[in-house]
Amino acid sequence: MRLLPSVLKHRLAVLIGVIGGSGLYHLDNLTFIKHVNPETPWGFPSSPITICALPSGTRVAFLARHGTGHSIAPSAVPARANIAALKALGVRAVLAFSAVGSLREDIRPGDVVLPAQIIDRTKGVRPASFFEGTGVVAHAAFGDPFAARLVRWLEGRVRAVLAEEAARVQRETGRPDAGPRVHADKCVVCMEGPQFSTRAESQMYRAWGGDIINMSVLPEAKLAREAELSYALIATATDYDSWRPHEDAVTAAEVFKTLQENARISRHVAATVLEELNAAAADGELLAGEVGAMQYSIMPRSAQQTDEDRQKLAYILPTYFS
Ligand SMILES: CSC[C@H]1O[C@H](OP(=O)(O)O)[C@H](O)[C@@H]1O
Ligand SMILES: Nc1ncnc2[nH]cnc12
Repeated sequence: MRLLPSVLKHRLAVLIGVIGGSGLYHLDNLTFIKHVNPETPWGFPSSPITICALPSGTRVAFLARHGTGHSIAPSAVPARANIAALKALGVRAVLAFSAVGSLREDIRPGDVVLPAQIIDRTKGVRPASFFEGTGVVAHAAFGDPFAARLVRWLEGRVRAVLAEEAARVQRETGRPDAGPRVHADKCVVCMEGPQFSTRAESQMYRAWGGDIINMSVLPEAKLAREAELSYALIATATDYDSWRPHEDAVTAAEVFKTLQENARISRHVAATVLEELNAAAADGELLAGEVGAMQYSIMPRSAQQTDEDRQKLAYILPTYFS
């Protein structure tokens, strides 16, 4: 069933979308409203999207990146359908959660990272643009891949939430350096997977300036930019990847050890920031950086667009194509 974007948007009025990664298949303290599963021009999202209400009644949309039963491998995530479906619901800001490996000693498993940069190590097997397969050519600006204002705003809130969490862990353990910490302005390497990196690759990413590594931020972040959505990644470190010479290289079993606790922290962060984020986002300024981002990215000569192309692209960019 293909629902018209405007129909969905008006019916549901959701400003914030949350994408849950490995270990994060639902959010806490929210009232379930309904599931929606829109068929976009790029197919169906990873899983039906859960529309739920915060205690104030504010609605948010939650989507499990790998499906609710974690059945979709990173290279097969239908990222175009995911981002298009969120946009069609009226979402303007996306908080994307991700389990990542750490490439730095001071980013410990359990820590939260808000990256500012990305190094692309995907292998071209993931459809990475909404314009692919159409006669319209567009070059989105991606020098600053995350929504800078949104990330700054989040950093303050996440630091406050995790300071409380760390204080609690320190009281309980008697260790003054225990508990999760927050790192900002870091660089995430996005690799293809599904296998983890070799030790040589892990060392190389460190030499390149990578701080954390995952398999999911691309093409998600690129597609969010093309759809003019404000996108931020909230990464939680699960392991030290494979660069430490005298330690074992990362295994899935090691990742699973920290995944549940990290997901608990991610849910706590979401429960704490979503209400305030919705209010901040509603006034417009916070998300203004991404609105109109594609205006000068579409090559003017591709004005001779087919009706089919226009209809397809109107799903994500109604301002330019409807
Ligand atoms: C489970 S280890 C590798 C897997 O975990 C991360 O997923 P996500 O970003 O969705 O949390 C990483 O990107 C890999 O896909
Ligand atoms: N070491 C790692 N490499 C890639 N993705 C990851 N997700 C969690 N840990 C990872």
